[in-house]
Amino acid sequence: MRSSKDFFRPLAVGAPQPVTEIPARPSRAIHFFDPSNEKMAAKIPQMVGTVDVLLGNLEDAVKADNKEAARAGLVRIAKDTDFGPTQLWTRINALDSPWVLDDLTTLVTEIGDKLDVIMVPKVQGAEDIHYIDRILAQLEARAGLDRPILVHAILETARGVANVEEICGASPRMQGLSLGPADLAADRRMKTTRVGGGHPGYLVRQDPDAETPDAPRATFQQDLWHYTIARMVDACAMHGIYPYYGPFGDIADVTACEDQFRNAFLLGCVGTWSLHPKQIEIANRVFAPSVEDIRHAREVVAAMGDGTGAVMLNGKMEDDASLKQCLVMVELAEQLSRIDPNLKAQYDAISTDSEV
Ligand SMILES: CC(=O)SCCNC(=O)CCNC(=O)[C@H](O)C(C)(C)COP(=O)(O)OP(=O)(O)OC[C@H]1O[C@@H](n2cnc3c(N)ncnc32)[C@H](O)[C@@H]1OP(=O)(O)O
Ligand SMILES: O=CC(=O)O
Ligand SMILES: [Mg+2]
Repeated sequence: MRSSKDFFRPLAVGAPQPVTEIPARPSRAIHFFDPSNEKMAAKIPQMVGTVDVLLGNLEDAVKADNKEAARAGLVRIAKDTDFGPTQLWTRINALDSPWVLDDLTTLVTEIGDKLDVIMVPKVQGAEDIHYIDRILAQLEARAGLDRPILVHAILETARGVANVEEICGASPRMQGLSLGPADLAADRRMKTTRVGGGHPGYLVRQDPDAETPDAPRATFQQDLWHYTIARMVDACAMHGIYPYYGPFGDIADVTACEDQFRNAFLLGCVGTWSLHPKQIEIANRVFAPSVEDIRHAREVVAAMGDGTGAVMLNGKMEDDASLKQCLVMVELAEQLSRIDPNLKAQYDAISTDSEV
C-alpha cells in the first residue's frame, strides 16, 4: 500500500504533478467513434462543440484487422483538429490484449497533449489502475507533458464490481467510471442478449385478487442495472470522481434510451455514452437540469436565507438537506451555461420571469 504522503508524488521522474481534484467538466455525452471508419472519422471535426466529449474508440466494435488503422486514425484526427471546448478521450484496448501497449505508447507520445482522459476497459481491481498509472507517468515524462492524463474505468466484470471502491481510489488520476452492461452481463452469466437497457422478462407481478384469482394481473418491468449503477454512484461520490451510464444499443428505440439515461441522471450519474449521433441530443437534454427544476431550486435557495432551518414552499417542507440537493442542480446549471448558450438562455429566462 502506498503512503498517503506519496499519493500525490509523480510516479516517474519528470512526470507532471498529479491532480488533487478532478475538475467538474460537463460531460453529458461521451460520443464514441471508430477512427478507422473513414465516413465516421470525417464527421468528427464538424461535431466539435456539439458534444461535450468525443471518444476515439480502439477496443470492442473495432475489427481486429482495423486496430492499427484506428490508432493511426485517432492520431491523425487529434493532430488535425482544434477541439475547442470539447474534450478528447480514447478507449484503449483491454490490458490483456496484444494492442494495448502500442495504444498507450503511441497515443501518449503523439497526442498526449490533446488527450484529456483514457478510458480503460474490463478493469478488475486496483492493480489494473496501478499498472496504467505508472506507465502513463513514464510516458508523460518522456513526452514532456505538463499535465497528467486522467483515467476512466469501465465497470464491466463481476470482479470489477466487487472491487469498485478500491478501483475509484487507486490513483489520483481516476476521473470516473462507466457502466459496461454488455460485457458485465456476459461476465456475470446473466441471461440477456442485448447492449444495456431493460428486459421484458425482468419484472414483478401484481398479487392475485382473492375474489378473481385467474384475472389478468399487471406486471411492472424492473431495471436490471439499478444495483450496479447505485454502487458505482456511491463509490464515485466517496472518491470525488464521476459516474456515467454506458452504452444503449437499441439505437432505434429513442424512448427507452431516454428513460435509461434519465434513471441514471436521477440516481447521480453525470453523463452517458452516445453510440450514434441521434443519442447526443437525448443525452444533452437528459443530463441537464430541466428549467422547472432550476426554477424550483432557485426558489428554495432564496427562501432558505442563511441555509438553516425549515420553511414551507408551495405546501412542502424545505430544509438544509433539500437546499443541498437544489444547490447540486444550480451548480450543474451554472457549469453547463458556461459551455451551452441555448441552456444559458433558458436558465437566464427563469430569472427574468421571476423578476417581472
Ligand atoms: C458494448 C460497447 O462497447 S458500446 C461501444 C462500442 N460501440 C461503438 O462505438 C459503436 C459506435 N457506433 C457505430 O458503430 C454506428 O453508429 C452503428 C454501427 C451502431 C450504426 O451505424 P450505421 O448503420 O452507419 O448508422 P446510420 O446509417 O444510422 O448512420 C447515419 C450516419 O451517421 C454516421 N454515424 C453513425 N454512427 C456514428 C458515430 N458514432 N459517430 C459519427 N458518425 C456516425 C454514419 O456514418 C452515417 O453517415 P452518412 O449519413 O454520411 O452515411
Ligand atoms: O463496453 C461496454 C459494455 O457494455 O461492455
Ligand atoms: Mg465492454
